Amino acid sequence: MALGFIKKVFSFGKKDDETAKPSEAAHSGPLSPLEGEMSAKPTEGGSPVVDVPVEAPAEVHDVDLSKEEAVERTEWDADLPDPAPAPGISEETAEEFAAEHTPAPEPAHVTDIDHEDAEALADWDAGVPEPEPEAPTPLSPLEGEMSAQPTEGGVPGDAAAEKPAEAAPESPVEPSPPHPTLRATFSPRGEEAGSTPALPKGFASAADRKVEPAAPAPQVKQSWFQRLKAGLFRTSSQLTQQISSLFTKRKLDDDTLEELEELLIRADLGVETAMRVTGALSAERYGRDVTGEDVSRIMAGEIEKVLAPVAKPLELDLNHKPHVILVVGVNGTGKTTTIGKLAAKLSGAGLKVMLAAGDTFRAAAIEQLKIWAGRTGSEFIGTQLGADAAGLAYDAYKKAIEKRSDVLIIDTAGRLQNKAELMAELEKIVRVLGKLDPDAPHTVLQTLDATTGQNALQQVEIFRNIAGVSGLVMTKLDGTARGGILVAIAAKHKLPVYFIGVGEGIDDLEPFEAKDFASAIAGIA
Ligand SMILES: Nc1nc2c(ncn2[C@@H]2O[C@H](COP(=O)(O)OP(=O)(O)OP(=O)(O)O)[C@@H](O)[C@H]2O)c(=O)[nH]1
Repeated sequence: MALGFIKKVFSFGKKDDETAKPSEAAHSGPLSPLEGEMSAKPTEGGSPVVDVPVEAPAEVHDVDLSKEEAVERTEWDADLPDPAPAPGISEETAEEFAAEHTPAPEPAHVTDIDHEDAEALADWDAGVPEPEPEAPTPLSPLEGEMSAQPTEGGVPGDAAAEKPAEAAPESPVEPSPPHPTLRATFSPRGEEAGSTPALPKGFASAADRKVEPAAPAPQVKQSWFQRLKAGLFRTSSQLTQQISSLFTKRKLDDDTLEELEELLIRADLGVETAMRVTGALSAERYGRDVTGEDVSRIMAGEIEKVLAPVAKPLELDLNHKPHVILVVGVNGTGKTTTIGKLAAKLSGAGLKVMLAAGDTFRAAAIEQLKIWAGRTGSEFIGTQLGADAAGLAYDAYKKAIEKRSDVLIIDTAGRLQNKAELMAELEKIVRVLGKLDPDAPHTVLQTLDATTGQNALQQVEIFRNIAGVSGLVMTKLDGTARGGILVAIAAKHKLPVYFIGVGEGIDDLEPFEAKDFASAIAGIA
């Protein structure tokens, strides 16, 4: 078979590293340069935070729709009247948006010890009375904390060991031999026992105060799973608390099974999954004592079985130049933000990305996408507020072909309030894209807001019918008690779930992993 016929598929998501084409390989790997700079984290107030000044997109194209492609456009333009052009987006709008996204000071991580902390610690040490020589006391946890902090590559207690005379109080009693464990910890550089008496844990030498403050502990970046668990904490804690109280000192019988089923349905997991869990639990432990942990373990296993078939990477067929991703979903579900996060991943992997502002209904949506284009080094194409979204999509596609972009991502409006209009608009977008390539759009991605709970199920139903959704991204899984809805959607619609969002920052989007999600929701490690 001729090689030219083999479709080159870029599998985007969990397996992106494995499948990136060779030319991109050099750019693949962590997105750190980009992400590092642009890392945005939610503030306490929950407002988005941007770490860097907004940059201009790689290239910005404002399309004059009336001039371009008159011939092709006449057919489909006739379908919908062009809305009257509304005024353009003012500088103020852009500034307002940027101001909203200005970084707030990041709260200090509890485990971080910076220079001031080290000084405060030293002051505190100074106020601590010297230990009474004749009254050795057992170590308390507090004393443990007050001991010298380990330095990078250093050994706690180094200074104490080097200045034994200052540290060792004169004692009328015979010093007891050091505890073997403490010797192992405090005897630096393999010095012989006895030559440098080490202070036991909980004591500090005065010399400690003179040494340079300990270097700040390296920032502990939470792993993705830790962030996911933290994000789903409300969902999981609510579930596990209810399960534990249900199964306190109770044997598993029909009543408890029924109560459990109701509880799981109330937690948005859906009837099908609830029945799976109770079925599996009953098969394993009917008539026997059951603990909350038993239920959580079985629940995690059953949820994973439901999720595994839908946890798929977003496949990009790079034979298409560009691969067109149409992003649909109800207003506020996170379309624009998700597009920005996806663009960051793709451009970080060396792909040429273009973003098209097809949500021509809201000025802020256009500006927001332009800002994301700037942040991610993507090209941007937009038009006037109120202009025909299908026209913009068509022009964007042509431009992306000319520019040999790898991926074109098109934002859309999601006004469910006027379903007929929305349907007509999305259908028209799909139709005009198909004029340039019958397979386009190659991916139709729907964003779902986890916090909307059961409503999300209906949204999938609607957009599936309107736009032929081929995969999902669930956003706002951070801090919601309704994360279970993803399980119900997976069970009902069986659509691939490519990514999940757990925050507003650029790196708060990760490939969806069934096992991680199931464990996080069941509150198990
Ligand atoms: N906490 C949290 N917020 C998110 C997440 N994704 C998006 N958001 C926020 O949700 C809000 C709406 O996101 P947008 O990206 O504007 O949503 P949209 O669907 O494009 O909305 P429209 O432009 O109105 O159609 C913004 O404040 C985002 O910062 C997420 O995963 N977690």
